Amino acid sequence: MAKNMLIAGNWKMNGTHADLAGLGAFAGLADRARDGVSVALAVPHTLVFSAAQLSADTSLSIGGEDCHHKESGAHTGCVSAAMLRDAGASFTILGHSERRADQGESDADVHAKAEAALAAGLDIIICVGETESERDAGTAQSVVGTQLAGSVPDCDTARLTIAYEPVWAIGTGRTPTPDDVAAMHDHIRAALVSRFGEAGESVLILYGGSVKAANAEELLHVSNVGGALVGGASLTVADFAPIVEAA
Ligand SMILES: O=C[C@H](O)COP(=O)(O)O
Repeated sequence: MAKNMLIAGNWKMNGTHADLAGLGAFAGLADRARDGVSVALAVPHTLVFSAAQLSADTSLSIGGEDCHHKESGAHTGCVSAAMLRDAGASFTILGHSERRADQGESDADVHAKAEAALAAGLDIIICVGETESERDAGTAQSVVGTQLAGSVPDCDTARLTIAYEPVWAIGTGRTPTPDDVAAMHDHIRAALVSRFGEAGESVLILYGGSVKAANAEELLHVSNVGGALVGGASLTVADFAPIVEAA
C-alpha cells in the first residue's frame, strides 16, 4: 500500500503578492495529488493571509515559517502563532536551521514556540539536522537526538511533523545517500516511538535539503521518509510539480 506523505514547500524570504498569481497552480497540484499525499506551502508572514484566501476551498494548506512563543505583547517585529492562525495559516515550520543559525534559536526556544503554535491551533513541522562538521565527527545521530528531545513538546502526535534537514544539504545541491537518509530517519523513528509509544509510529518524518525533480523519487521511497520539505524547488510550480508527482 502506498504510504501517506506530505510534500511541503518553504518559500523562505522569497515572494511578493505578484507571485501569488501562480498559487492556483499549486492548489491544483494539491487537488490532483494521489490519495494520501498532502501538499502544503509555508510562505513569508506578509503573504499568509492572501495565500490562505486564494487557496480556500482547495486541498493546499498554507502555513508560516516561524512564530513567537508569546501570544502578544511588546516584541517589535515579531508575529505570534495566534496572528498566523488569524491570517489563515493551518501550520507553521519551527526550528529551521536557518533560524537556529541566524537568530540563535535554541532547542528550548523551538520547544516554547511549538507549545505556542499548538495552543493557537496550528500544526507544527519541527526541523532538525546536523552540520557538516557534526556529520564528519560522527555525531549526526546524537545531535539530531538532542534536538528532538529538546525541541519537541509533549503533544498530540497527529499535529506533529518532523523534518530532517542536514544543514550541509540545504541549497547546496548535495544530498546524503539513500542509506544515510534511511539510517537517520530510522533513528528519528526510534526516538519518536521511545518518546510517544505507538503514536510515534505514524508521525511523518520529512526529508529536506536539495530535493528536486531528479532525486525526489529516490529520496521519497527511502525507509521512514514521509515526504519532503522543499526550499528552492518550491518557488515555481514547474519545479515543485514533479516532486509532488513522485510522492
Ligand atoms: O526548508 C527547506 C529546506 O531548507 C531545503 O531547502 P532547499 O530545498 O533549497 O535545499
